[in-house]
Amino acid sequence: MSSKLIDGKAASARVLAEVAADVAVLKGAGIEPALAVVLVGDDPASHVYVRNKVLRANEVGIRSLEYRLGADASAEAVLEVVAGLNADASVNGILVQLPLPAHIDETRVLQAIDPAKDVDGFHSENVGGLSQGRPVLTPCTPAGCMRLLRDTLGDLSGKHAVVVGRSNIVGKPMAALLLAANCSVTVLHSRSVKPEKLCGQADIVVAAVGRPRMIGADWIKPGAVVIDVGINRIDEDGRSRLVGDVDFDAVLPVASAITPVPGGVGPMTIALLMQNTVTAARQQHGLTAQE
Ligand SMILES: Nc1nc(=O)c2c([nH]1)NC[C@@H]1CN(c3ccc(C(=O)N[C@@H](CCC(=O)O)C(=O)O)cc3)C=[N+]21
Repeated sequence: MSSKLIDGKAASARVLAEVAADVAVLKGAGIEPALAVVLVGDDPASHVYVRNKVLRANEVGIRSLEYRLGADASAEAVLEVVAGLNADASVNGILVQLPLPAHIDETRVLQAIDPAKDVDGFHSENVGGLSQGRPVLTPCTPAGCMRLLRDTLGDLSGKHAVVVGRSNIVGKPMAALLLAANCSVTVLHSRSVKPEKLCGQADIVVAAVGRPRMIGADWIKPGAVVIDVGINRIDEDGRSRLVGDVDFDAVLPVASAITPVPGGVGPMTIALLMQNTVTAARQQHGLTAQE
């Protein structure tokens, strides 16, 4: 049964090794890729994520800069940090950790990031480019899911993919990437009628709804490949644990392959962030993928 597990930690280690080799080549050409992470407020989960990003960056030789602002920081203060990073030619990638405190307009901040340094792929210039099939910086979580799917299935052409969830950060870009890979794509959401019936036709299921164990065995066609993006912290049997949007124990016997939580999509998200930072650095120096 364990061969059914899609090991996101191992896959992310492979991506990070490729990135480290690319960084070494860039350093040989006198370029040190740099990633700036902006964290506003004191959400404990965000602090853990940012610390992990900085650790991974340092492991692959990417210089990291951290900017921390208090929970009561004004939108103008955040925009000022972003403007400074846009103007700094030694900074190749900018990531503003989400969610921002409620009083700050997220769209306004994300749109202020130079699209060439937008390693999250959230600026409308990059969102539009993804939908048009232009080679742009692509959101890290969906890009990580695509890498896991290609490692598992190879060519995805003609597969029926169902994406559960329609967020701007996962569901929508995921659907765009699957379409670009020649899948037939269905996107399900809270208003979908009999979603389990539609999902039950899928060769590939990507779950990104943020509801613990919502997707049970009755949603999954035997032999489907299941990618679980959900990271939900729940209290169970008196202790706190992480579970996905998929009922892992129930779906494991039905699927041909499935990602665990933790150890699935999460580590890939960070690995793809490092890859995007190297891509951004190359493009800013006028280099192609081979140089
Ligand atoms: N601008 C922005 N970009 C992001 O990419 C972004 C963000 N904001 N805000 C928060 C979410 C969440 N996110 C995760 C990254 C890695 C893990 C990860 O590595 N998880 C591990 C461990 C989880 C744990 O133990 O807490 C795992 O799933 O195995 C999880 C979640 C990136 N996000």
